[in-house]
Amino acid sequence: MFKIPDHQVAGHQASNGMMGPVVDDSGLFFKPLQKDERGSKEVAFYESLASNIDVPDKIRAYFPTFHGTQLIPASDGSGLHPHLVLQDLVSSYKNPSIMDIKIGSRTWYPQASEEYIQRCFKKDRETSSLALGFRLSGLQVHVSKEAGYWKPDRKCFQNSSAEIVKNVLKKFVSSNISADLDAGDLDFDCAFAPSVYGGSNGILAQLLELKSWFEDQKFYHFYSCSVLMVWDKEPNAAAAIKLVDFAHVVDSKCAIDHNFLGGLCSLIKFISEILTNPHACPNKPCSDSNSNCNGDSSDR
Ligand SMILES: Nc1ncnc2c1ncn2[C@@H]1O[C@H](COP(=O)(O)OP(=O)(O)OP(=O)(O)O)[C@@H](O)[C@H]1O
Ligand SMILES: O=P(O)(O)O[C@@H]1[C@H](O)[C@H](O)[C@@H](OP(=O)(O)O)[C@H](OP(=O)(O)O)[C@H]1O
Repeated sequence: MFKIPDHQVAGHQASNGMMGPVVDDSGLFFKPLQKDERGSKEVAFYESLASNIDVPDKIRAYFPTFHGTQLIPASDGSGLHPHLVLQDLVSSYKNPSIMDIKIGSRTWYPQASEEYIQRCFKKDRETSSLALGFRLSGLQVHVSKEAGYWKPDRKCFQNSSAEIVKNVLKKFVSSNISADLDAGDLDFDCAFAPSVYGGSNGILAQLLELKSWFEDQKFYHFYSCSVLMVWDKEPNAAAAIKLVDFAHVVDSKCAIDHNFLGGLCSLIKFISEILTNPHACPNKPCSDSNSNCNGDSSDR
């Protein structure tokens, strides 16, 4: 009944005896409550959101539907464990291309321990978070039925320059791609950019709608939260953005979430530039020769 998700691109994953999310065949995603306060904080956030009548429905739709918590067998075989029961955001897609983008130049929350802050701060500095206001946390791009997915090592792009980040965002919506990043000299055609990023219901329009809420909302500050972008070449499969990972959401203390808003604006600028001028930026292969950026292209 429960199985390891076919399409998880970041975060803690169920493998090698580690506990991770599982899905069922009815469209539910079960995320194990994480250690320390993380799990209870994420539950508290979903409960707060569910009872917050001031969050407009159109904004609520950017969050996975929450169905409470449930004790189910943990994926690592350790027995029953409480899980968040969430809408599976990708179950309606046949061959989803997915990108998890961790938003904010700063991923640590104010009340965190000094040790945690230092760890996050180091990672924010070493990745693109500090410079760009977001980092690519994980991704997969459907190449073709035969080639499967391009799913690069998720550590590979986290410290990327603006140029490489833009290139990955272009590859995400291109038809002339291979599963091999070394084909990076190729000028990605961005063939799907108008239908995926553009249009009145496309990803840019959704990001702008979310941004307008963040310009006002003073309920929550979202640290270390991700925007998940999903699309599929199948007809009638709408491109969507969703928010995931609320283990570090804190009370706003009546202040705008400038950290999240700034990251969102930066991502919006990247996507807008690709739409306006898809061939403006020179393509560069991953510059880190120590990284395995080729990913695996298996159809999982
Ligand atoms: N509701 C969902 N439906 C489908 N897939 C999901 C859902 N929530 C999360 N995922 C998948 O799981 C990944 C990790 O999710 P999430 O960030 O919530 O996990 P995490 O273990 O808390 O991450 P981190 O290690 O960054 O704290 C996402 O990138 C996405 O691929
Ligand atoms: O804040 P927490 O609960 O400690 O969780 C970590 C946090 O979400 C980091 O942002 C994440 O790094 P990424 O940006 O690389 O996803 C890291 O993954 P890691 O353990 O794989 O480094 C998580 O363990």
